[in-house]
Amino acid sequence: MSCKRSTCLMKERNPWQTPLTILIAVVGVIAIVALVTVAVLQNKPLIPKFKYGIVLDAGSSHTALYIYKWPAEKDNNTGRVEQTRSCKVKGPGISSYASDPKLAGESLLACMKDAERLVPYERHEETPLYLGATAGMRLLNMKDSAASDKVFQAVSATLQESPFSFQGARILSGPEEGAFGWVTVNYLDDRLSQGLETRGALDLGGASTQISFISDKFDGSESPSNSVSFRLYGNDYNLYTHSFLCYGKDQVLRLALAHQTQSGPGLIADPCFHNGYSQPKNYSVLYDSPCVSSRKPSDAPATFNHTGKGSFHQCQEVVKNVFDFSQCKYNQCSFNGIFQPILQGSFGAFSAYYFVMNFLNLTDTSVPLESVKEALSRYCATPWETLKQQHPRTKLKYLSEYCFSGTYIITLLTEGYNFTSATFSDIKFIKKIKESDAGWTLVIALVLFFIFILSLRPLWPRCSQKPQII
Ligand SMILES: Nc1ccn([C@@H]2O[C@H](COP(=O)(O)OP(=O)(O)OP(=O)(O)O)[C@@H](O)[C@H]2O)c(=O)n1
Ligand SMILES: [Ca+2]
Repeated sequence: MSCKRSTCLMKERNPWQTPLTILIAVVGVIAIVALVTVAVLQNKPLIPKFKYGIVLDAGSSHTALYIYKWPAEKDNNTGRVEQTRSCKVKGPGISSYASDPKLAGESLLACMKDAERLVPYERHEETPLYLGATAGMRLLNMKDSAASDKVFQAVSATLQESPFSFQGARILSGPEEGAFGWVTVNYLDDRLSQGLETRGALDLGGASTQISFISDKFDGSESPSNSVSFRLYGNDYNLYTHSFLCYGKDQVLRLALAHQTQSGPGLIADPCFHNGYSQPKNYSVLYDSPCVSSRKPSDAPATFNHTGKGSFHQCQEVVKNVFDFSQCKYNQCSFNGIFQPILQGSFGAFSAYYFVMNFLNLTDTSVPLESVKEALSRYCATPWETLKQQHPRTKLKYLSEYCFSGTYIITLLTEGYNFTSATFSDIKFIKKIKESDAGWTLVIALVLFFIFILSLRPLWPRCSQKPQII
């Protein structure tokens, strides 16, 4: 080569400085920085976006666990509480474990394990957990308060051992159950936050039933025990509510059977059950409830054969007997001398109202009431064998009782509460609103956990003794 050394150096290209290698180096550095960033972030626990609360609904027929969530950053006021999951506890309600209370606690374990999986681990310790019991435990408490205390001790011991923050377990009063069901329905429909006209709530359980609605004519003075006042989102509400203990559908079935077994017969032909249905039943089991125990015929045999004759009209006559319309000291009553203002507005009917009417395909209330009764009449007249073939997967106990339950629902609504052919369409049979089940549990989440419906606190007096929720 004939060039000077300096010129040669300039012209010779450094192999490490080609555009390609520079590009590779830059990309490499970016990749390393990205990897380090990801590694650092992964070591940091991610803060879950939601907070959680768990409420157990210990009903007379079964217990269900509901998990609620709300945005963590809107903890104090405006965030929306919604149901994220639910779990149905296997077996009967906790009041059925009176003779072996330990089993009441154990029955909750599977759903509690589910809850541990479903609530993010980082939130376990701070997630409040509450158990509210309804009419089954009210009845057990009336019958044997020591047994009811033991059931509460057993379920509390199980819940205390969970990783969640156990807040307590107790029986809800009838007015609480009614009012909380009403708040849930109207909260989920956004009627409260927007100050819209509210919707009444009809809840039918196994052992009690609740009716709650706002009436312009009701200020509470005529029957203070049916009045619940509170302020929500700047609006004052004076709610009419009544809970009829013993008028859930399982207890009313006992009342109807008690009516038909007054003379202690060995056989009854029950119009509320299907033709061809026949089951031996035990007198002491039937009358083992404070709702009927005083009526047990003294000279009854041990068992009776419960057979069906499938007649809606005769069944309605039997069911009417469970209501007492003979006395009312107010301007107007529903039944059993209980004050009820004139019905007003639309109503959401949930729990067993929905289970039964949904099974019977009768949730469409735009269908005239007379047609609903005709459909029910055809259903009740279906022979038991045909019905079993048509519904091979339905639990036989449920299947055998839908004629009775449908008849009770129609009779309660029309004869009991005074819905008419004209107002029947004001009722909507509902299970869920948005993703949350209709029922009283959501309000426990609001009152206990969410700290913003302070005006409902007076309804929940014992809560004020708990420092963590004031
Ligand atoms: N698919 C279903 C599920 C339940 N049921 C009936 O519905 C009633 C239970 O309704 P629910 O609202 O769950 O009552 P509980 O909450 O257990 O009772 P309560 O509120 O009176 O304590 C029971 O009679 C049960 O047999 C039904 O007919 N069909
Ligand atoms: Ca219930």
